[in-house]
Order: sequence, then C-alpha cells, then structure tokens
Amino acid sequence: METVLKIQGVSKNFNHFDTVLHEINLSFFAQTFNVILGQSGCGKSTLINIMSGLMKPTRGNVYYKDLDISHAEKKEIIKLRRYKFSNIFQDYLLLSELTVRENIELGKTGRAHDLEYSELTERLGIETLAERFPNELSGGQQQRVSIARAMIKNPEILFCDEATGALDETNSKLVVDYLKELNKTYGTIIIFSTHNLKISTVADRIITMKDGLIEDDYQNPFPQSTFRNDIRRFS
Ligand SMILES: Nc1ncnc2c1ncn2[C@@H]1O[C@H](COP(=O)(O)OP(=O)(O)OP(=O)(O)O)[C@@H](O)[C@H]1O
Repeated sequence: METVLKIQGVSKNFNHFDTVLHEINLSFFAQTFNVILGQSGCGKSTLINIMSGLMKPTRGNVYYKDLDISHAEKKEIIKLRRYKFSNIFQDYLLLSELTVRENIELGKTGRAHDLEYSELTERLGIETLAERFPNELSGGQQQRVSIARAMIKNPEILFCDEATGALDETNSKLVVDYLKELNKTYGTIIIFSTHNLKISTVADRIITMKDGLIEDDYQNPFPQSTFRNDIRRFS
C-alpha cells in the first residue's frame, strides 16, 4: 500500500518543558480509514495539528509523500492545505459574518472534483440553513457546517478532530457514514481522532494513544460499512 503520510520521531514540547508527544512514528496509507483513540489530553489534537501542517513539531519530521512538511516553505504548506488536506476542527471555527452557504463555499478549490454544495448539505441534514448565520445555529448544526466546509474540496486527507463531539446519535451516524462513503468512493484518507470507542467499528485501523505515546496500533479485522452507534456493549 502506498504511504501517503509519514511521521518520524515527532515530539512536541510546549513552554520548553511540557512534552506532550514523545517520539511518535506512524505511517498512513492510501485509501484508509484510521481512528486515533485516546482520552482527553493525551495529545490527539496536537498530533493532528502537526500532521496536517498547522503546527511545527519540536523534533522529528512529517512527510507528505516526498515533501517534508515540518521543514517546507510556508507557500508549499499553504498549497498542500488548499488542495490536498482538510481539517474538521473541534471548535468549528466558523466565520460569524458569513452565512452557512458562504462559510461552506470558503472550502471550495474551484477544481472539478469539489463536491456539490446541495448534495453535501442534504447528506449532512443542513440543506435548509443556507442563509442563516452561525450564531443562529445550534452547536450540532454549527459542527455539521464546519464538516461540510472541510469536505467540499474533496481532499486527499481529511483530518477529523473529534468531529462528532456535539452531535446526537442520528447526526453522528449521518456524518460517520458519509465519511465512510467518501473513503470508499474517492479513496479519501480519513484520520479521525476521538475518545468515542464506537467510531472505531467502521475504521480499517485503530491507533490508541496514552500520555503522548502510541499505545497500540492494529488493523480492524471486520470494519463495518455503516456506523452502528446503537451498540451499547462491545465484546
Ligand atoms: N498551546 C498549548 N500550550 C500549552 N499546552 C498545550 C497547548 N496545546 C495543548 N497543550 C497541552 O497538551 C496536552 C495535549 O493536548 P491535546 O489538545 O493535544 O489533547 P487531546 O487528546 O486532543 O485532548 P481532547 O480530547 O480533550 O481534545 C494537554 O495536556 C494540553 O493541556
């Protein structure tokens, strides 16, 4: 399988002494759905931000194919983030002065493989909200708008940082099933960080983190094609 993203010896310190990631080594492969599981504070968001070129590691390297993102020029990272990478952020980051439609269309690249606004918003159950402003939406609606904005460019890698945290079971299923479909249809690499164990049922691979370290990393022998979030127990 083709390696698309490779993290080599990545550590991150905040304030010169707080080490929140310790020498992480990971590779992500084409067309895979990956879940990073771990409790709050274990370093998932920091790792996602570093992998997606939003933050520099203190030590180590992040490669997108042959490009060392951790040492690349800003303009190369901007181009990569414009066309290849997309992030769903935990705190939505919607622009308050723009409508839902304008917020979502900000994510477009203008290239042929952008997704259709109408299909995307229908799939996410937000098709009636186009003219509203973010402060007129519930938390779950805002989260789905931010998901649509990240999806619309149909990226090669979609980084999802606790992307269903504000959603009820029905809407979590809408989102996770759509992510799974994008993964199957377009080969989108999904890297989904969460503390919700249930989401890992649809993943090809499950990486668990603890205290800034990779604790476990294994293939899911039976990835589900749709998200069963009504399962209460795991065996
Ligand atoms: N900018 C920062 N400055 C200092 N410490 C930070 C900064 N960002 C994160 N941290 C610390 O790094 C550690 C990891 O945080 P991170 O947000 O990566 O964890 P997480 O696993 O994503 O948590 P959650 O699931 O709650 O989002 C935490 O102890 C946090 O307090």
